Amino acid sequence: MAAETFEIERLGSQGDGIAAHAQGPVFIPFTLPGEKVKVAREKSKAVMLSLLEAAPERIAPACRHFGPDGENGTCGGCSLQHLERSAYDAFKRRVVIDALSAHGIDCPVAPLVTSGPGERRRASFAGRRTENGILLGFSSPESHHIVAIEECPVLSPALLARLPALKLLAGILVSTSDPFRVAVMETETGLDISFAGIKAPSEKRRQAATRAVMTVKGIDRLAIGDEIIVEPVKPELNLSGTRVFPPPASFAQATLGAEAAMTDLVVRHLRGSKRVADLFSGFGTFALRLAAKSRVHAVEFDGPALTALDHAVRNRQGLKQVTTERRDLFRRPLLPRELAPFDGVVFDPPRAGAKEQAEELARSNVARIVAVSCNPQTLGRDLSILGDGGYSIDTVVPVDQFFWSAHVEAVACLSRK
Ligand SMILES: C[S@@+](CC[C@H](N)C(=O)[O-])C[C@H]1O[C@@H](n2cnc3c(N)ncnc32)[C@H](O)[C@@H]1O
Repeated sequence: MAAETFEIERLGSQGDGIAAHAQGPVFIPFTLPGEKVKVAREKSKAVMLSLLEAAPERIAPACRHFGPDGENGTCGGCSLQHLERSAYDAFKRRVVIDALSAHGIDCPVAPLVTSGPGERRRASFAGRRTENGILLGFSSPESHHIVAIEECPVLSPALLARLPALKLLAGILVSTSDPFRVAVMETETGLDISFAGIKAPSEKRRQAATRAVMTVKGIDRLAIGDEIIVEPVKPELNLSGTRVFPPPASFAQATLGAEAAMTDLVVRHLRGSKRVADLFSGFGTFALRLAAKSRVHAVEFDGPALTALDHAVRNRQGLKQVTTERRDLFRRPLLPRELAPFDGVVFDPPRAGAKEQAEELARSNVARIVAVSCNPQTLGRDLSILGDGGYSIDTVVPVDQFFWSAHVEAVACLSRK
């Protein structure tokens, strides 16, 4: 592959620099608009070999694993550590604006709700047993290579401090060289750890892992999939005064700051609603806050998450009625006649968005809707469906909770015209 020189024109939505080429745009990770770079290219993808001219917005990365010269390989966790803060914040907001405008939506987009280093309370690591022991870290972009992590400035101090303990537990539980994953969440009480993709361990390995958990401070629970191996403390989250005991490997918003900002937007927009449907509710991040003032019906596919929500409601005084329903909202969205009793709806689907549910909401009479999204592209599609059904967008707020990645979330508040 011959080296070629390119000038970067703009940043793409995945955070790669984009350069023009006769055969179509070329995507060059870790580059910035205005920079001249020497690259090795294969079709539309290229790897930077050297930086010939740097942009004024370029800064030194915070982490030794970042970028093409990263220690142990290129870590796939971060893509934008080399961009100074104000340009970084503007980029994230722009991703949301561009995704909406690709669907013909031109509406007010608020400033980015920002996050920063050390705030991530939840992470999913990649791992593998090798001849030299356990590799634990993040995968390289578009590759199976695992970059062993010695540091990670985005993780919360509690998560970071337990990396050696995670390696120790992996060393005990993992007996093959197959890749595995380990999801970790920092709760109010300690870490909740859940391995996935590993062979069922022998009794001896389970007992050794149990002993290890009991001797390391700060670990609440160890699970493999949804099977609890040991749980010295029931992991607990505090949702504005309501205690929730999440099941293993639960979804929770990745930073507390983003959770507070999103919750505040949802509660404020739906204030005054008598009955609210919380669709894709998980264990009740929004439902439990909304229930301070409104009756709430929480709908979700994950049964254990709904059980946790139910328990939380039963152990808390002073909430309005909360009902739950286990349902696949892709296959069986709530229909207009089922939506009729609600004057407010919040929906917070996975990355695929909620096309089927948006189509039914578009035919409903629900007065106010909040769409929470982790994918601006599918959000654009869902908002355009709601717009065609007669909803107007009051505001869209972009939210950054995956700091230094290209990932951005958004909360859109809508009202029936
Ligand atoms: C982005 S999370 C949001 C959870 C919750 N709103 C929160 O903030 O904690 C998406 C939720 O959708 C649920 N989900 C995924 N597919 C679903 C489906 N087909 N039907 C209903 N819920 C689904 C997941 O289990 C998960 O709880």
